[in-house]
Amino acid sequence: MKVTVVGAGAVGATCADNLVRREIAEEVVLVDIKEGFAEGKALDLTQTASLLGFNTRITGVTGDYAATAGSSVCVITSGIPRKPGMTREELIGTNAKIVEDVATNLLKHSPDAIIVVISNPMDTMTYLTLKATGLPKNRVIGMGGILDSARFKTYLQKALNCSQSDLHATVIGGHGDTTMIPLTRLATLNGTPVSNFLNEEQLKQVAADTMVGGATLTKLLGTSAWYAPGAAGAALVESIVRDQKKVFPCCVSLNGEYGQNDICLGVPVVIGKNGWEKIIDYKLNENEQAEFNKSADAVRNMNSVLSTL
Ligand SMILES: NC(=O)C1=CN([C@@H]2O[C@H](COP(=O)(O)OP(=O)(O)OC[C@H]3O[C@@H](n4cnc5c(N)ncnc54)[C@H](O)[C@@H]3O)[C@@H](O)[C@H]2O)C=CC1
Ligand SMILES: O=C([O-])CC(=O)C(=O)O
Repeated sequence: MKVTVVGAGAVGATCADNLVRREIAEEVVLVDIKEGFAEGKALDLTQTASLLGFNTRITGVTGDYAATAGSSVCVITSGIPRKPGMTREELIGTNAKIVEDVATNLLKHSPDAIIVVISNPMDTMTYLTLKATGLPKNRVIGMGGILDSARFKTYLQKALNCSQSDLHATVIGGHGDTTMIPLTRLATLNGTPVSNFLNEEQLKQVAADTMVGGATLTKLLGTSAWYAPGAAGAALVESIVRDQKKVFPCCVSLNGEYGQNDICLGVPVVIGKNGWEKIIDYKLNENEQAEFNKSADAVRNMNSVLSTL
């Protein structure tokens, strides 16, 4: 299958790197607006083929969407990242226009594509993509919760001194410093609740660290993260391309599920060849549902900014 990644910057190139080295796609097209940038990244990645042993073809283009024609999945990472001290939400003014233009251009050449939105503020960019393209809801998927859950597992691993692959832990809600909800009650180590091993205070600390996971990295790096975001984007694409039916927390359009309407927000979904195929009901308790509603209010506020831009 052919996969396009728009934005050949830190996240887009890392996502493409994962897609090619693990042969998730047969062909990857990288697109950027900066002259020669995507071509350069694609050439550099191509030169890893004999070293890493893959056959995926990768090409790079500057704004030439004809080269993306017939893509099964398109990943949008174009836009600006935040700097230390900023929130993701502050990026809306620049990124909304970029994401809308890119999504429209992609669909002209790949009308059947599934769109994965990574650019921030991701929940609002996903909502914008859905509204601007008029695509069936199952074909628009925002990536944030997969990354946040990976960070949740990282902090749990540190607290438990265990292997991350023995952990199941999910973050739902918005992909914002204050809107994400690490579900500590449902996190398990080999099927056993982590609350059997960690006290309330430790669990609170893990959740707090998870929520500011992106901000912590932004402070350390001077710009936001790319290894885990790129890998998370590729994991999502893999489940689509290989029809794996993995359950991932993703930002999708809610129509009554989890008590919300007319919003895109992170919930557990089955990801397969049709995009997101089913929402899984985790049966939140009263506190968790209240947090989810609060998160939805904040994201809805951000969505309302779109009409003022
Ligand atoms: N949803 C998530 O979990 C995550 C989201 N992000 C977001 O992803 C976005 C990209 O981050 P980075 O890769 O670090 O930034 P970056 O600055 O390294 O790369 C962005 C690229 O987009 C390109 N671009 C800008 N406008 C474009 C257009 N109209 N068409 C094509 N390309 C265009 C730029 O030239 C640049 O190369 C940011 O908005 C960031 O906040 C980053 C990490 C995780
Ligand atoms: O923190 C940021 O701005 C980028 C991002 O969404 C993340 O790494 O979670």
